[in-house]
Parts: sequence; structure tokens; C-alpha cells
Amino acid sequence: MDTKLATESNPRNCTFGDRQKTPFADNIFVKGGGMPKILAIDDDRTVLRLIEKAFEDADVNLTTVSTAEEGLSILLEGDIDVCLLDIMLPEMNGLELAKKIRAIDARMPVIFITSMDDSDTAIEAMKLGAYEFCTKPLDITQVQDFVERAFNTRRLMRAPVTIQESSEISVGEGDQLVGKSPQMVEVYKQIGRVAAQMVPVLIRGESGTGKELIARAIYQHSQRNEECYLAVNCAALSETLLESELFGHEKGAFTGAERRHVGKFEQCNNGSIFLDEIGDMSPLLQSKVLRLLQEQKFERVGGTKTIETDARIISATNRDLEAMIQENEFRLDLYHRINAFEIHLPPLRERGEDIDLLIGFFIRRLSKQLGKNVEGISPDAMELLRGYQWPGNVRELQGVIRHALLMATGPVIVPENLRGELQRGSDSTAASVSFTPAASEKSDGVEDFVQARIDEGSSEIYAETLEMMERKLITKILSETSGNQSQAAEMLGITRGSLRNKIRSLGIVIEQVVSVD
Ligand SMILES: Nc1ncnc2c1ncn2[C@@H]1O[C@H](COP(=O)(O)OP(=O)(O)OP(=O)(O)O)[C@@H](O)[C@H]1O
Repeated sequence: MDTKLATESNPRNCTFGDRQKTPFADNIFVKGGGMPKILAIDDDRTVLRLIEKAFEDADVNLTTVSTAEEGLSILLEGDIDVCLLDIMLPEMNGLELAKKIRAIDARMPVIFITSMDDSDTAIEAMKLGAYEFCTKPLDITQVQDFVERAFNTRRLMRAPVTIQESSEISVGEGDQLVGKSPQMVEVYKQIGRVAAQMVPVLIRGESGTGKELIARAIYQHSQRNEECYLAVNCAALSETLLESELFGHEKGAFTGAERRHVGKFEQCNNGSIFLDEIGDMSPLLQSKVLRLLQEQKFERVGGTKTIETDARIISATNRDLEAMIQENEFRLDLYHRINAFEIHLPPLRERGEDIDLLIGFFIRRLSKQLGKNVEGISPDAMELLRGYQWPGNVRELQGVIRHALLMATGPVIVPENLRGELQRGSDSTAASVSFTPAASEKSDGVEDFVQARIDEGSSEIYAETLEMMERKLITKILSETSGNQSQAAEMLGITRGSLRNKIRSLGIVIEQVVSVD
């Protein structure tokens, strides 16, 4: 019975579901993180075969076993990222095994395979830190999706966020908080002061200043760093979806709720949850989160049972919450609850020589990832970067260096490798700077763009083309609405918060034209 069906199945390139992309590729730092290691434990060989099929073309390392004992011994080796686990194993049921897995590694995302999605077993398993449920018969796309998300969550919990303590900058695995300006040193001290305290923390700062990295650094230096850490972007989802994401829902709670969903607050019991863009949360959800903070209790959408949870909340926003409170857009009581300790991240333009350090860091890190042999930047290109105002902050700088590396033909980045507006040395804080496509994007045709990228020898064509198309789409719709973001968001079918994020991350600046009649 306990045959090992496959060990370390041959890694091949993969498309997840019908999405034509290499898995885990959206985050550029993931590449250094190694190949995801997945363990599937199920005594039903048909299920194991299906899982093998789901990952046969994937860039993952899959091990399938049919007994709890075998599974445990592999887990004890400490090398697994995600575990798929049958809830009904013969010699030890999945719940017992989950307890053991939790004792080995409380941060291991376990995806249960069950035919009892509506039973109390689901709740029991959730208390033991189950990440998700797949119900039989297995839906391959769903399994792939859950595993991909679980792996990203695992990475966030494990990839260390180190703080640059000396002039040494590491470009190895994990993320590094680069910067030695007095403002950043103050931020590091604040992380040190608050991490071990169990108080809620509010991180403030413009988009792209590194708030997510700070949240993870707080988690990793906290007493809960062996427990789970989950991140939710409150601006990226509609109110209904966000409510369900945070609080979960019961089967049949609304059209399309075909199964019970356990929300992030429940999953994060004893752990930490990062609520990004909390200023974009609707009034209804603000009151639900307030109650959760006051009483540590909530109900799933469509449910009557009160659930208790103890999750530490770390939140972030780039919005002016005080002004929102004046306008009755944000609750004062919630503001006080989430803001027991506040960390303010300075914009890049106020961080002095950090910009030089970050440029050096991104050249080294991204050159390695892109397989380019670029070692430095010419003085005139450096001057252009120093003089720019960086409305999209560190994220924008990272994008500019990445673009420059792809354009570079020699070992040094020169002004011609920079994006259009940077080459002209324009000041992006002026209200009248509009998006200027890079030379290779000027052609309207996707084909020409892709051809240019092929000629450049790029290995990021998928991400680059999507970004180019997103930029074109958003600038087009914004010009249709004369810069009105509410109308544009409505036409695009996304939330205003998402549109705002995209505008920032793509470096689009809205032009205001004043015409003299
Ligand atoms: N000090 C830093 N050192 C190295 N990388 C950084 C630093 N700050 C930010 N980054 C990188 O810049 C990018 C944007 O950072 P992050 O997502 O944390 O910003 P954010 O403030 O949360 O943005 P948003 O408000 O749009 O959510 C990430 O890739 C991050 O790794």
C-alpha cells in the first residue's frame, strides 16, 4: 500500500492553468528562492496521479506518498514548501497528521483534500492552520491555483527581510531593506522597538516606499515569527470579495458561494495579518474589522456562528487618514485601534544618498537575475536619476533600472538606456508630465514591441509586454475620461484603489492642460 509513487518528479517548464506564464514569475525576487517543493499525501492513487498530472509540466519539485508515516519523515527533513494532505488517511487521519505537521512547522501551508467540505472537519482543520481545501473530485486548475498561492505565502513567511547594517549589500536570497539615510535608520529603530510588542502597527508612506517589506520585517522579528503571516491588499478587491477574503463565507452565502470559504482572519489565528491599503476599505468592512479588533470575534459572511481569532494586525496606507476622518470616510475609532504604533516611510526623493545605494543594489541584483553583464552606470546617467523626483519611489526606481538593463548593450548604463522622461531630465513633480513611451514602445503594434524585445535578447518578454499593454490601456482610458479616475475605474471594471496603484506603479502622470482661449 505504501508505495512511493514518484519522488522529485522531473522539473519542466510549466503553465499554471490556462494562464500562459511561468509560475511564480511575477515577483522578480522569487527566482532566487528556488523551485517550489510540494508534498502530496493521499492513499488514493487516482488522486495522486491527478496531482502529478496537474504539475507534470510545472517548474516544481513534487513528491507523492501514500502514508502518513512517509509524509512525516519527508516533512521532518524540513525542505517542503507546500503540503497537499488527504483528510481521511487509513492509519492516521489527516487532522492528527496536521497537528504533527504544525508541531514540526507552524508556517507550513497545508491544503486539505476532502470530500467533506461542508462538515465540521473543515473547521477543525482550519484551527490547525489549514491553508485551503480542495474537494473531490479534484479540479486541477484549482489545485494549481491554491498551490501557487500557498507557495507565495510560504515565501513571504520564510524569505528573510534583512536590514542593511553596513556598507555590505547582499544580493543573495531574501529581500534586503537597502538604505542608510538618517530617516531609514530611524525606521529600523522603530521596527526594533515595536516588533516584539503585540500591538497593531500602522505603516505610512507613499506608494512604492517599501511598506510591505517593513511589514514583513516586523513579522519576522516578532514573537509570532514561527506562526503564519498573510497579506491582503484591501484596494485590489471589491467590497464583497474583500469581506469574504477577510472573514470567509458559508456555502450559499451569495450567488457563486458554492463552498465554505475560511477567511484570512481565521487562518491567521495566532499569526500576523498585513492589511495593505487599509485606507481603501469600505465603511462596512471598517466596522467589521473594528469589532474584530475590539472583541477578537466575527462571523463568516452568511454564517451565524461566532468565531474567535487572535491575529496581530499590521496595516499600511498611502492615504491621508486624518483628512479622510474629517470627511467621514474613515472611522476615528478604527484609526485609533490600528494605530497603536506608527512608522512613517520617507519618500525616495527625501532619502539623500540612499538613491545611490539602491541604484547599485538593483543593478547587481537585477543583472544577476536577467543574466546581464552590467556593472555600473555612467556619471551623466547617474545625475539624471539623482535629479528625478520618483513619484513611484523605490518600485519605480527598480522598474527604471530593470528597463535600463534590458536596453543596455555594454557593461555600463548610459542615458540612452533610460526611459524617455528620464533622458530628458524632466521634473516629474510638475503637473504637466505625461507618460512618454520608451522608444521601443512607440509603435502601436504589440508584434513590433515583442520583436524589439526579442532583438534585445530579453528573458522577461511576458512581463514587459503585459506592462506595456497595461500602460497603453490605462493612458487611453484616462485620456478618454479627461483624467477622471472614478470614471476610468468604472470603464475598466476595476476599483479606484487598483487604478490608483496601477497609475503609480506604471509611472503614469496625469497631464492637466490649461488652454487659453
Ligand atoms: N529600502 C528598500 N530596499 C530594497 N528594496 C526596496 C526598498 N523599499 C522598497 N523596495 C522594493 O520596492 C518594491 C516596492 O516595495 P513595496 O511593495 O514594499 O512598497 P509599498 O510601499 O508597499 O507600495 P504600495 O503602497 O504601492 O503597496 C518592492 O519590490 C520592494 O522589494
